[in-house]
Amino acid sequence: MAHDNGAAIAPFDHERAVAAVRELLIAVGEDPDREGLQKTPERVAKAFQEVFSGLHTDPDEVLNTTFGEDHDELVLVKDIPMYSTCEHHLVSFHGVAHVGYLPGASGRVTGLSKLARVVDLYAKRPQVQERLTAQIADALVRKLDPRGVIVVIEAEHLCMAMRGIRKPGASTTTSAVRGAFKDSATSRAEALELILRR
Ligand SMILES: Nc1nc2c(ncn2[C@@H]2O[C@H](COP(=O)(O)OP(=O)(O)OP(=O)(O)O)[C@@H](O)[C@H]2O)c(=O)[nH]1
Ligand SMILES: [Zn+2]
Repeated sequence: MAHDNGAAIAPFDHERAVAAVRELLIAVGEDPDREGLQKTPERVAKAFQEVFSGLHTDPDEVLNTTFGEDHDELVLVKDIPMYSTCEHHLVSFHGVAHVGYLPGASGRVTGLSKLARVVDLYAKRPQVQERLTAQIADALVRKLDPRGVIVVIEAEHLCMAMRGIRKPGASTTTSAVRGAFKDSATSRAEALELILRR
């Protein structure tokens, strides 16, 4: 597995993460040896391992399950709960992802849960919302050879809510469209109408 820039992704280093969290606690003025914090570096390291587990999962394997259903119309999974981590501040941005595609000429479809798995795996990396949205769309294009893909993510960024500009409730919407959804304004408008309809 490699980063987008080609550099190899190193395995998770638990001991290093524990030591780093302990250092960070000292840096903010805390006493990492007081009772309440003794196990915190261990817990945070484990939480980081989980939250960034998508660095170590191959997206192409997630999408290996396909069925020949001969279905060539829209398949759309809406409101997939999504928790990711802003790579600038390492705090959460979270909301919902909507993932739709038009199967290719072969009519092959993938398991519905696999669409949510792809969202999860890219979300569990240090991210920006735009790249997360595009990576999900591009993984589907790569593996399903679909006529079109549309991904919309609506999220709140805690780095904008709990610190900095402090605008809780502000919501960011990003979309990535590929194939027919990019070429045809009508197809795109129809899909967006279904996605955004409450
Ligand atoms: N485009 C984009 N920006 C993001 C995302 N997550 C966080 N940001 C922004 O990244 C920017 C980082 O700006 P900097 O000026 O380098 O950092 P900062 O001083 O902490 O910025 P403030 O958040 O404005 O206090 C901020 O404007 C964040 O709102 C994201 O997913 N997409
Ligand atoms: Zn941020």
